[in-house]
This record gives sequence, structure tokens and C-alpha cells, in this order.
Amino acid sequence: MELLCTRPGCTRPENSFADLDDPSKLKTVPQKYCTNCGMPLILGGRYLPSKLLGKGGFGAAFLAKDRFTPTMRSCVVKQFQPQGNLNAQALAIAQQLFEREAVILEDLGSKHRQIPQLYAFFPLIVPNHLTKVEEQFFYLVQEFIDGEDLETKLKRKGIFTEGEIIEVLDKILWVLQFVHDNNCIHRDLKPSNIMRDKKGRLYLLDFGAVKQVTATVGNPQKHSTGIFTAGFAPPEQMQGSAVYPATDLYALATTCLNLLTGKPPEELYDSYNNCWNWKPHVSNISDGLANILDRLLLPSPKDRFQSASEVLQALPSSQLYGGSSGTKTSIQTPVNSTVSSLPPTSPPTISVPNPSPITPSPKKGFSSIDLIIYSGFNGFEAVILIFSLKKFLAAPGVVIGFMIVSGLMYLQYRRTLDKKDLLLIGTITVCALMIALVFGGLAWNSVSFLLMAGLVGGAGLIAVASLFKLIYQLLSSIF
Ligand SMILES: Nc1ncnc2c1ncn2[C@@H]1O[C@H](COP(=O)(O)OP(=O)(O)OP(=O)(O)O)[C@@H](O)[C@H]1O
Repeated sequence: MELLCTRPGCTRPENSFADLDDPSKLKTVPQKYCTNCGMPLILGGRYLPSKLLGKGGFGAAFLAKDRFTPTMRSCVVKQFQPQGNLNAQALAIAQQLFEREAVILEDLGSKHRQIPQLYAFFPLIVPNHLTKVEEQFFYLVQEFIDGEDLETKLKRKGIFTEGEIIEVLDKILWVLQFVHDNNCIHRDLKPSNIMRDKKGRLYLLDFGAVKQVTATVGNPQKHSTGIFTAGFAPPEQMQGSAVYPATDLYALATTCLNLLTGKPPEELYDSYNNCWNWKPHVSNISDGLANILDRLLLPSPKDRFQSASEVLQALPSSQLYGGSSGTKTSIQTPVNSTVSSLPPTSPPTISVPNPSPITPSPKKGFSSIDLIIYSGFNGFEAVILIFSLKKFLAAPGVVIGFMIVSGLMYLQYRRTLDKKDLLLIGTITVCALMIALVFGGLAWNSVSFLLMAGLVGGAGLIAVASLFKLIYQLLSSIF
């Protein structure tokens, strides 16, 4: 049997022991040591590492066997092994994060079956084989998920369909709600941290960066420790500010963009206009899902969906897309789901089918073209409405005109009115003027004056809004 040495930098880590091929001996044999560097190989006297799975930011992960289980159960042994030259403070933070992963996994993994279970967490103190100075290593043993992470699946199979994305969202949002209900924020959601097992169940991995929220949303922790993956993380996390459940929701949306397009999120962001521009890279996607993703990607956490449950409510059913979700046979209203309302080790099941996708009305950012169209429309409408109402109703007409225009502007801000609606309203306004001209005794001079004034008003508001935008951009580039 082959055992792998876990000492970082060991030059000949493969060790072969013929006597360990006998299963009965394997259970009782005393400790074995690396023939190259003397490192103990049977970790904690129990775990037999056989393959390097990968190296992450804070350590290496090994596939191992647990010799004290009847079936020699497979497990993942993670070793704390920070990369690069870290100073004492950074090392302490890294160690804290690793220990935190153990604490979080012990708690969450025992309660939710889409989070790997923690089997063991222990230190190992060994002398350095060259300097003889004692070194300390930490090992965390967790459930092995026999499957494929979504990054690997993307590389192997190509981009995901809309149905597959909805299925990913549907399955991961339940886990996220559970994590958030337990006052934790994952903070490192990305395709490589979502693992699909052979039965199609999705798991959330890598709780090393998880942040315990000790306060409510109104009083969040102030400093984020800077563990994230650039491209997937939202602005508040990149700036090292407070993180929220909506921080994970943003990263889930960037994960979906990556899976839908096969491109890294950075390539889908228009840095010139400071907004996402992912739709041209996706050939076929429903407005329902596109609107959900857009809202999850808003720069300000307060404008995004506030909880995973909210997103689940808005999500079209994956069954509409032939989703292969074995668990999704029906939908349960996810509002206010709390830990205690979830079955202990199973993801929440869904009970009433809800095939009708709900299209939310997201408040997404306004592009430069939007700004021109909306300001032109508002200037035009304001001048025509206020002047004509003043003509018929005197001073109260001006107040009513202002109120109507303010209402229209609010509806545009809420994105209840889109550009087609504005065209329709503008056409109705012009038609009303023509009707007043023909049937209401309004003079042609007044109508042409109102139309001209409307156009000037529109152009004026475009100029003012563009000036404000320029000043805003200038100030943001300075500060
Ligand atoms: N519980 C698990 N079951 C199966 N494979 C796992 C499990 N945990 C981690 N892996 C795999 O082990 C490898 C290393 O994982 P690890 O979490 O150490 O780093 P990473 O996620 O690749 O990087 P980073 O920590 O920088 O995000 C990855 O390929 C990951 O898919």
C-alpha cells in the first residue's frame, strides 16, 4: 500500500509498504514514517493519506482512508500549510481561519447534508528533519464528496444551460439560507467550491473563509479579513468592508455568470461604464432569470435580494427546464426559514409546485443611454404637463404637474416603467395635445409652443443630468 508524506516540501513523498496490503494488519500496525524525511505517515494514528487532491490558499488537501472504520471509509485530510512568506500576524490569521473552518464544519456539517461533515481536527508536532526544530501542523479531516466540482464540470462539459443554472441556484440557495441562518457568511463562493456528487447532490465546500456574523445586519462586523476570490467577490468585500448575506448572493450570481458563459467574471464587466455586461455572452436566457441575476449583481448590498429565501421565491422552477433535481419535486415557501425549521441533516424539501416564475422589478444601475432617454423624457413631459395644466387649472395645475412628473420619475427609478412605456406615455401626451388642438379650442400657436418648449426642456434636463454624472464620476475617481 502507498502512503503519502504530508510534510510540505518533502522531496520523495511516496512511500510503499507491502505489509499494509493485508487489511487485518492495517488496522493494528504501529506508526509508519516517511523513508525520506521521517514524518509520521498515519495521521493521528488513524488516517492514511494516499493522494494529493490539491493545494489551496491555506493548505493542501489529501484523499485518505480511515483505518478505524469497517469499510476503510474515504475522507479528505486538509493540512494547514500557508503559502508564501507570511509575517507572524498573517500566519496567526491564517491559523485562525483554518481552526474556524473546523469549528464551522463541526457545527454546520452535522446539521446539513449538503455541507461535508467534520470527522477530526488535531495538531501534529514533529521535529524538522533538517533543523531538528519542532514544527506544528494542523489537520482537519472531513467527509469525502465523491464527485466533481463545478469548475471541473465546466471545463469538461462546457457551459451550463439555463435549466442547469436554475438547478444549481435552487440547490445551493437552500444551503446558503441555512448558513446565513446560523450567523455565518461563506465569503468564498465560486464554482470550485461547489461539488456535485454522483447522485447529483450539490455540496458547499471550503468554509475556511467563512465569517461568523456576531451582530445583526444593522450592526455588522466592520472589517473583512480579505479572504475572497477576485472576480467572484462583490465590491464591499474587495474594499475590505462589512459583509452580509447579500455578499454571498453576489458571489453566487458571478458563479452563475461564469457557468453560463465559460468566461471569468472580469471579462463580463464593462469597467468603462462601470456595470455588468454579461447578456451579449449568453445566447438564450429568460427575462426572469436575467432579472434575478442582475439584481443579485447590484453594487450596493442593500439593493440586492436580502436573503437566499427571497431569491428562491423569485426563482423559476427548474422543472420547467427539465432540471434533474431529484430533490425538487415540489416547492416550500421559504420565507423566514430558520435552523430549527429545517430537518436536521437534510436540505429543506419543497412542497407546493410553483411553476410561474416571478419577475422582480430590480433597481439596477442606469447606463449612459438610459440617462439620456430618461432625462429627455422627464424634461419633455415636465414642461408640457406643467404648462398645459397651468393653462387649464392655473396655480394648482403646476402642483399637479409636478406631482405627476415626480410619480413618473419614481416609477422609472423602480424600473416599473421601461423605455417602451416611456415611448407610449410620450405618444399619449402628444396625442392629447392634438386632441386639445382639434376639439378643445387650443390654438395651434400654443400647441407648437408647448411642443418646442417640451423639446427644449428634454434637452435641458439631458444636459443637466450629464453634467451631474460627469461631476460624480470626477469625484469618484478622485476619492
Ligand atoms: N470534502 C471534499 N470532498 C472532495 N474533494 C474535496 C473536498 N474538499 C476539498 N476537495 C478538493 O480538494 C482540492 C483542494 O481543496 P482546498 O479547499 O484545499 O483548496 P481550493 O478550494 O482548491 O482552493 P482555495 O482554498 O484557494 O479556494 C480541491 O480540488 C477540492 O475540490
